[in-house]
Amino acid sequence: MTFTELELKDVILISPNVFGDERGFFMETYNKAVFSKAGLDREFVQDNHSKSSAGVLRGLHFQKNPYAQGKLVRATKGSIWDIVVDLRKNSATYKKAIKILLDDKDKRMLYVPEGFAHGFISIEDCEVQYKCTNLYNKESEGGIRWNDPELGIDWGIENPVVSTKDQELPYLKDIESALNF
Ligand SMILES: Cc1cn([C@H]2C[C@H](O)[C@@H](COP(=O)(O)OP(=O)(O)O[C@H]3O[C@H](C)C(=O)[C@H](O)[C@H]3O)O2)c(=O)[nH]c1=O
Repeated sequence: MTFTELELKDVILISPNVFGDERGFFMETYNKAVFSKAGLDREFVQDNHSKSSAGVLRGLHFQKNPYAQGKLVRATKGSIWDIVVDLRKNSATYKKAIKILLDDKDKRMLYVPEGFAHGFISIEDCEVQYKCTNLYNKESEGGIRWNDPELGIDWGIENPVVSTKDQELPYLKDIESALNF
């Protein structure tokens, strides 16, 4: 299992050891000792699983403190462009967004710490599973409009399918003063 920090500090791309044989494959998707040795000594308290058709866009979401969530994200079926936006005001990469391909072939995982907005778009029909470091708290839900011109994210797919709730998310400029990551 290898851990690589990406251009957004503390965002970690994880490549698991995949053991293939004539039956299929086996891989560890989380190992407390291995993660801790790599500096990812986090406790996950909730596991999520969503299914999306090709072209579906979920995000950009975060939970406000004290319910901010770190997430360990992977695509267990199909492929996604995973998008992460740094919302930590003191970060050198504040407001910077990055796009990472996650799919069921490379089986890479992405650790997104608290203080980031997260979303993904389905390149093909997909299922995404992700562990969280904090529990869901509906009252703490926050988000940013997927096509916020200030972020200028290239989602890679035209005319995505976006929920009404996500279509109505605010622009970053309208919530920036309230951010406290
Ligand atoms: C997130 C969540 C949702 N729900 C309920 C609330 C709604 O009735 C239903 C669908 O929720 P929502 O439309 O917010 O699901 P997504 O659009 O996939 O939201 C997720 O999308 C992006 C990619 C994320 O990173 C977040 O983990 C999460 O916000 O599940 C729960 O019961 N528990 C939960 O933890």
